Amino acid sequence: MRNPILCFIERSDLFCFFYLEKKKFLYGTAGFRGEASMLESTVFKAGIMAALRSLKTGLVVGLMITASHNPVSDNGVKIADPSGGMMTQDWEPFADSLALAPDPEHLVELIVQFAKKENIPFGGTQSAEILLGRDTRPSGEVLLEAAKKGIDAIIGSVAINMGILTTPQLHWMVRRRNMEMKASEFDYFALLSTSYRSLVDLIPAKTLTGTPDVKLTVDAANGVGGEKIKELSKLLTGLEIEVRNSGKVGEGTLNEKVGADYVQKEKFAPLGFGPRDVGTRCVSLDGDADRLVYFRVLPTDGRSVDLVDGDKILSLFALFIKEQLTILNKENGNESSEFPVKLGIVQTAYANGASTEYLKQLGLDVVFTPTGVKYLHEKALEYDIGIYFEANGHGTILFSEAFMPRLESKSAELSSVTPGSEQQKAVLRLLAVSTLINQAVGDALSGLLLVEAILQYLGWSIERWSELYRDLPSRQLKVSVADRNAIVTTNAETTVLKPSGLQELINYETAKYPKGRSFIRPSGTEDVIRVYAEASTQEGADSLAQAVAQHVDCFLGMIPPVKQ
Ligand SMILES: CC(=O)N[C@H]1[C@@H](OP(=O)(O)O)O[C@H](CO)[C@@H](O)[C@@H]1O
Ligand SMILES: [Mg+2]
Repeated sequence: MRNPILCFIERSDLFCFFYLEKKKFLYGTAGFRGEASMLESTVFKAGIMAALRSLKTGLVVGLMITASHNPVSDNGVKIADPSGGMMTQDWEPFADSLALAPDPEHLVELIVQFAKKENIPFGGTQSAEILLGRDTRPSGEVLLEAAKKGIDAIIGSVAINMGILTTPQLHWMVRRRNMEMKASEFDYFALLSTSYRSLVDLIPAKTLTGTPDVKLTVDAANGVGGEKIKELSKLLTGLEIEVRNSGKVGEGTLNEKVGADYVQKEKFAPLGFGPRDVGTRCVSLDGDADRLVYFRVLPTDGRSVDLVDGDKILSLFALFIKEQLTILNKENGNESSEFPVKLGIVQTAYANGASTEYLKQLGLDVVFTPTGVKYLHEKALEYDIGIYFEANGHGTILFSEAFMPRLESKSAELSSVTPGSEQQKAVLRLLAVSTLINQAVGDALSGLLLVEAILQYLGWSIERWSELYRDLPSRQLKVSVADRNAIVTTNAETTVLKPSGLQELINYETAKYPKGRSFIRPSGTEDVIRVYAEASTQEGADSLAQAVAQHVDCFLGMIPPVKQ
């Protein structure tokens, strides 16, 4: 049996990847991400990590090459765990140490030590399988090759190139492969379209009055979502989808004044949208189609938008799920707790205060985690049904492993005892949601189909949906500092622990504004401190954010950069 590490050392062709490295990256909330031309060596190391993760777990792992909403010149790499979720946080320090290794010998040493510590079976006794995907970035092909080289360096590893995919498609495939279920791209489209159809077929006849508004215009950020949604829409009936910024040559640049991140942050219509869209329902995806926000172009200037963000998508989902649980628990018109379900809502501090208030008024259990979907996802798993969303549009609904068999046996019971009853329909709706909405990560394609089905179920326009509650005016600023890690926070990032004295100043400023709320945190993806402020007026939110940003600048300007 050959020693895989020896094999790794002997392969001098692999060393060239090491020497190409010009910049060190850290495995942040979004994996390794940065300028594409500097990433080859880091992606190569991510390939090694993915192979080790698959060897360790004995299961299929994913590796996705994408930089989501970043400019087209950037790229990145993320690893999908066997569950389909983000790579376990326990392995992040190892990822960082590989990225920071000063030379190939250290790299090998780190791998040997880690493999020993983690009991990773080397030498071909266990095989590893890694599914590779990439978005449409031009740098993707070269980086995918670098990832393959990293995987090849570990004996017994097989890389399977799944081609150009959205991030959530790759995560979905990994999850399904490990559940021994059909996992091709066609299976993905087929499952989404049939689940959507089941939900629409279950709409009560009384809501189906008038002509349904079937037109949806999609801004695909000139990214991978454009072609994918076109393919998906071929399998859909009763929904008229027009795709703009689809990524076709000549249509525009990836993420440049288009996409969910632009629309959410700027509150402007993306390129290609304008006065002709006033009155229509529009949705923006981000560059790798794991986020979505809805919007409608306002008649005032044909450019500003009424934004229906992740918080409102979350609220719509929560309202619908809660209603199904209420129907399910009503017997002969009486409330009964025969089928108790633990429903939880997970948000971050960026959630608009008005959304949290609305959700609490619905009687829902709302909890907060730090920014980054890995935290929200982990928390949502604690419930039978956990709904999580970041305000920026990344989120999903998780049905726990323990809950699914309960729901299925309830469905079987009702179909034999009270077929056609309202309770049975409510269970069927929940089952359809569980197969429609991506159980691995947030997914713009499945998310938009669920929104569309719920709007039809409620008989709501986008205006009606947007009126669920009125967002409190808010402002986000970023402050460049010498060392963003000088800020240490707690309480889901809402309280500053270090440097001392800064939180007191934030409290002092916040108290000046009715409905004032402000927090700061170091970004996980950029070298900045983010400042968030909310108040009852836009002027108030703007000046609160300004005041807090000035305190940050003043404090951190005095802190000398810390040596790495
Ligand atoms: C305020 C904000 O939008 N932050 C984003 C951004 O993280 P930062 O840590 O704030 O840079 O990128 C993350 C990854 O895409 C996303 O999860 C998060 O919501
Ligand atoms: Mg994304």
